Amino acid sequence: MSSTNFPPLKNDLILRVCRGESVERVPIWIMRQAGRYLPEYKVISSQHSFFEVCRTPSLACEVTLQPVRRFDLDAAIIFSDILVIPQALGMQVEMIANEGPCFPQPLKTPEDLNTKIDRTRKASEELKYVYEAITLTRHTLDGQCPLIGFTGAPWTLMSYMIEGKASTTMSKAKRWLYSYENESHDLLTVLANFTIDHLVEQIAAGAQIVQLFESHCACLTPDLFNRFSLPYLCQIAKGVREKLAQREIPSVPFILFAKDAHFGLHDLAKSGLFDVISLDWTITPSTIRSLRDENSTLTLQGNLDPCALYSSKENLEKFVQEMLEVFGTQQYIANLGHGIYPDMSVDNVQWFIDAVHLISQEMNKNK
Ligand SMILES: Cc1c2[nH]c(c1CCC(=O)O)Cc1[nH]c(c(CCC(=O)O)c1C)Cc1[nH]c(c(CCC(=O)O)c1C)Cc1[nH]c(c(C)c1CCC(=O)O)C2
Repeated sequence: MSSTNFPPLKNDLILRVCRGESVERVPIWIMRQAGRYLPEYKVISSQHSFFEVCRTPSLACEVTLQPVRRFDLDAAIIFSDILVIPQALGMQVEMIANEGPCFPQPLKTPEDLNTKIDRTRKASEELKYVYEAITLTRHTLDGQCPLIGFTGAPWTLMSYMIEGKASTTMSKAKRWLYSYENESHDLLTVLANFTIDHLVEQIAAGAQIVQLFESHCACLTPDLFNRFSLPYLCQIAKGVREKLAQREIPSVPFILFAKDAHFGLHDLAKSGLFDVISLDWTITPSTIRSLRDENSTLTLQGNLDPCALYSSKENLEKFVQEMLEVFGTQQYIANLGHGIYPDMSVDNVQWFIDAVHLISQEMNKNK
C-alpha cells in the first residue's frame, strides 16, 4: 500500500492550531482513546492478545478507528505501545491482564547492556508492522481527521526496562542514574537514536502529527530531569527534523508530553523545539499563562483530570468551561491530563468531546 496519495483531509483543525492559525472551535482528542472503556475494543481484546493487535495492521487499524467512528474526535492515534521499542531491541515484554506490562528479564546491571539488548537492530526492519498499520489506517480514515503517531521517551523506556513493570518509586531505575551514570547515558543514547528513527518512519508511513511520551518524570528531581531526560527530549526533536529534511519528507507538528515535569516546563517551552506541550492536571492556571508568555508560538494541550469524567454532566460541563477559560480557544488542543481509565462511561466521554466543541464555539462567537 502506498504511503503517498492519501485521501484529502476533511478536518484539519488540529493542524491549523499547530500552525498558529485561528480556528472556529477547539479541537480535541483523548490519550488512550482506543481501549478498554469501549465495548467494541473489549470484543477484539477477548479474541487477540494485546501485542497481537499491535502487530497485525488490520487489527491495529480497526482499533484505531473505533473511537473516531463513535465520537466527533479531531484526531486518531495509531494503536500501538511505547514498549514496542524495548521489544524491537530484543527484550521480551508481556502484557498481563489487569496488571500491565511485564519484562520477564529486566536489565539488572550494566553488563546486561551487552547481552539483553541488540544495538544493531533497526526500527525500519523491526517495527515495519507499525508503519504498515499507519499507512493502512491513513487510507481507511479517508481524510476524516489527522492520524497521530507516537513513541515513548528514553527515560520512560529505560525505567520500564530496568524495573520490569510499573513501580511507584522507580528505585531500581534511579539506582542506575546515581551509580552507573555513564552506562545510563549509553542506554539513553541508544534509545534516543532508536526513537528518532521510529518517529521518522512513522511520519514517512503517513503519521501527520507525532507525540513523545515522557510519562515517568514524577520520580525525578529537577537535577535528574535536566541531566537524564531533557537533553534527550531535545535531541529527539532536533534529530527527527534533521532526518526528515535529509529524506526530503515534510515535517509534522511535534507534541511533547512530559508528565509531572512541572519543574522543566519553562525550559521545554523556551527551547522552541516542540510545537505543542501537553500538560497534566497538576499544572496551575498561572503556569499555563506564563508558558504562553515565554513562547508566543507554542500550542498547549491538556489537561482535564481524567477522573473528572466520573462527575455528572452538569459538573463536567462546568470543568470544561473553566478549562477553556484558562487555555483560551486558540493555540490550544483539548485533551485529558493523562490517559482515560477503563471504567469510564462512554456517554461521559461523548459529552466531554461535544462540550469542548460547543462551549468553545460559543466563546468564539461572543468574542
Ligand atoms: C506508559 C505507557 C505505556 N503505553 C503508553 C504509555 C505512555 C502514556 C502513559 O503514560 O500512559 C502509550 C500508549 N499505549 C496505548 C496507546 C494507544 C493509543 C491511544 O489510544 O492513546 C498509547 C499512546 C495502548 C494501550 N496500552 C495498554 C493498553 C491496555 C491493554 C489492554 O488491557 O487491553 C492500551 C489500550 C497497556 C499498557 N501499556 C503501558 C502500560 C503502563 C499499560 C497498562 C496499563 C494501562 O492499561 O493503562 C505502557
